[in-house]
Amino acid sequence: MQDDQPLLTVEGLTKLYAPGKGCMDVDFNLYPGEVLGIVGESGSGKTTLLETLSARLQPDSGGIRYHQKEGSVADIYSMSESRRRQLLRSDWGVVHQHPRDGLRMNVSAGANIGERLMAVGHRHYGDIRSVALEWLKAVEIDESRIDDQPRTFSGGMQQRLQIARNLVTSPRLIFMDEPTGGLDVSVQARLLDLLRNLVMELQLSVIIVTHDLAVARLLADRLMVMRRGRVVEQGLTDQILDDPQHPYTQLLVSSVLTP
Ligand SMILES: Nc1ncnc2c1ncn2[C@@H]1O[C@H](COP(=O)(O)OP(=O)(O)OP(=O)(O)O)[C@@H](O)[C@H]1O
Repeated sequence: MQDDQPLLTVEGLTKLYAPGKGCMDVDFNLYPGEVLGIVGESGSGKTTLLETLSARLQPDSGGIRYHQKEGSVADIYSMSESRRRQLLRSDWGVVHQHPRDGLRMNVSAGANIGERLMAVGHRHYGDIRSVALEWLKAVEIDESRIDDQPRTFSGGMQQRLQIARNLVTSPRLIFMDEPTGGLDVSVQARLLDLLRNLVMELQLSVIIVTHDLAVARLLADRLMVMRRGRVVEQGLTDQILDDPQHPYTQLLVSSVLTP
């Protein structure tokens, strides 16, 4: 695939629960290797947009075209339900804010990683275990924890395991909803560092929802600012944060800078 072609093309995407509640008329392109941050206050529609983008919530109108691995472009909501599920299991990944939504807490860490490999056809137990061990190492979890259940892990470890589970199938596109939310500041910093390195190393395309502008600054190439379901401003991260144009973005940025 050529890097000058968008991985995702989003046009007029709308999903509303009530007027102003949800997301409306969202348009953007996401290019290979690009990290797009979605920011905005609580209730502005960030999660609704992310769920609609990642084929988990049917839009009211609009479309999402995805440039598939094999080269063709497909409309996400015109494809079969099983094809969408297959995408979510292999070529896409979803990192939830709460690890319990993205992990199986009562099966081992190794099985959490191995399960996704098996879903894409891997069968050999020894191979699956050795790949799981590699991924535990990659996300800085001691290999001796492979047979332990994630419910015995700290919040930061659970989040790193969730990332490993997603990345093991070499996805091209990852959706993240407040991946560092609810973690202590030092744990957040470590996780952000790991995420940043993995994103660069694996050339991942990422759409990340966050209300934390410091997280957005660190990870995102581009930002989309949402308010009451609409995108009020989008552009390069530095441009948006250093020279916000829309009064709402100005307020959002100044509220972080002013103690
Ligand atoms: N299943 C639902 N049914 C009805 N209304 C909903 C539903 N999910 C979300 N909403 C409403 O849609 C609006 C947008 O919610 P959403 O969760 O997308 O916002 P958000 O920006 O992600 O907020 P937060 O940062 O607090 O998670 C809110 O007013 C919310 O109450």
